[in-house]
Amino acid sequence: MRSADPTALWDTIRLGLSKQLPEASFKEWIAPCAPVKVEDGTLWIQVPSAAAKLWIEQQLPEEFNDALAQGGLADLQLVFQVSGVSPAEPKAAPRKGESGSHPALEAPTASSFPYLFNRYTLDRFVVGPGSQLAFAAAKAVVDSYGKAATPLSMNPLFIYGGAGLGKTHLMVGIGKGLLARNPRLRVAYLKVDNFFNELTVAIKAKNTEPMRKKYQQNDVLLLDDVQTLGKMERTQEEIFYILEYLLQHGKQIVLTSDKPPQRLEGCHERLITRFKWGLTADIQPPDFETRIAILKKKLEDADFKNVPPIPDDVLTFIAHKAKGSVRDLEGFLTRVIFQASLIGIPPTLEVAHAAFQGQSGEEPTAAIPPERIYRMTAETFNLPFADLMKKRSRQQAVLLPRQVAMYLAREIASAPFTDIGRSFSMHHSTVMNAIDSVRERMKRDPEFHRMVQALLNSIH
Ligand SMILES: Nc1ncnc2c1ncn2[C@@H]1O[C@H](COP(=O)(O)OP(=O)(O)OP(=O)(O)O)[C@@H](O)[C@H]1O
Repeated sequence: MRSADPTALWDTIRLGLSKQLPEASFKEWIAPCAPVKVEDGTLWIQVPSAAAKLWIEQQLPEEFNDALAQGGLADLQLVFQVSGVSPAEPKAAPRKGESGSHPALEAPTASSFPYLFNRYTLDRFVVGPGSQLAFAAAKAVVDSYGKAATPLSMNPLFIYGGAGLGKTHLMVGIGKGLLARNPRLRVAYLKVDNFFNELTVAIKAKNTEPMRKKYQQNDVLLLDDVQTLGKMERTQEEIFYILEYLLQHGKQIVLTSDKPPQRLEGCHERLITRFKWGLTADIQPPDFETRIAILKKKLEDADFKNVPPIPDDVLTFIAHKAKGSVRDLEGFLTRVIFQASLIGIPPTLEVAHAAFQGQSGEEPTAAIPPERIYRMTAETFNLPFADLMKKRSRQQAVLLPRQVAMYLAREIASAPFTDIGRSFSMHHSTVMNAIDSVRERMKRDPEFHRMVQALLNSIH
């Protein structure tokens, strides 16, 4: 039986968090929290400010979920309550199965997800050129589920990409989308690490059969972070049997990983073969426009409703500085809001600069000079630099590299259109058209998208 003592429960969660978070983060965000009460499977936790609540809910959902899972508290719901705000007020306790601000997508069911994953719905996922295929596949899994013509090739759906790019969000979004259509579906979300821990306990008790059965009963299995399977021999074996069974019974499987199946080290070939059976879709970092769209979408969240409007120049600054993971992008936005609220001023560009320094511990990095970008582009396309830059060159072989170079100058160095135009002896409207055509092609042509992204990464 689980303890009903809020302090004991909070201690377990704190312990799990202390193992995952850097000491400074733990001190800043977790130490000031205090347990309040346990009621109907929900632990109420007091946080010192609305901004701290925002930070915890936006930035630490996975850490909390892991801490709960590792403490054997996977079904405990958490509610963060700001000191001085009565618990009965503004949002009622989101109990298991209760929906957040998008009720249509958060079906009440025994399979519902942790409260902290409320935001992970498909309608809140912003699609960009780098995530088009993965998103289309996610939607297709939801739309075609249970239909006679379910494309076999979508099962399993294997989503891979770098850290913080939205793999878990998409995966959970699939689960929620399916549950919204059929609340009776049994959907299990599971991180490989947590499966490993559960299995270790079962092995010690010499009783692994119930666990295997439990997972084989699902209609949909969402398995997160399969790259960690590497050295887990026994876990691989168990997962293999579970997947095999589910696939044979036509159940849907979604997997995420930071690398494609063929690059999973230490994984048995038979498991890799299963992973590759269906569709493999990657997620690449969002481009500048998508980053802006993500920030704007984020600000529509109910959690941000009392936040003062963020000026466009601040959003542009944030989107230029946080180019990799979306988690960092969101973290930066939240930090700007947090710092502004601490000082009690609107979130201006100065606050954003200060937040950036606070976060990175350094001055904003000097922009990469556009000329370096042009040189590297020429090199990649095997062109002499002078040819790339040649005035009014209409040579077909040079057109595309020039367009790519302009796109990268804008994307990486935020170079003004007029400056780029000057470098290539072009009117700035021609530069804008060239950059648009690169963006368009990136959306249409995954190969081209990969090539440009690789070049972008190498310049960074
Ligand atoms: N395209 C997107 N649109 C909206 N939000 C996004 C998008 N991509 C990521 N996010 C948000 O970024 C955060 C990190 O995403 P998520 O946890 O899904 O990343 P991940 O790829 O699973 O990372 P990791 O591999 O580190 O677990 C979440 O808050 C998620 O909602």
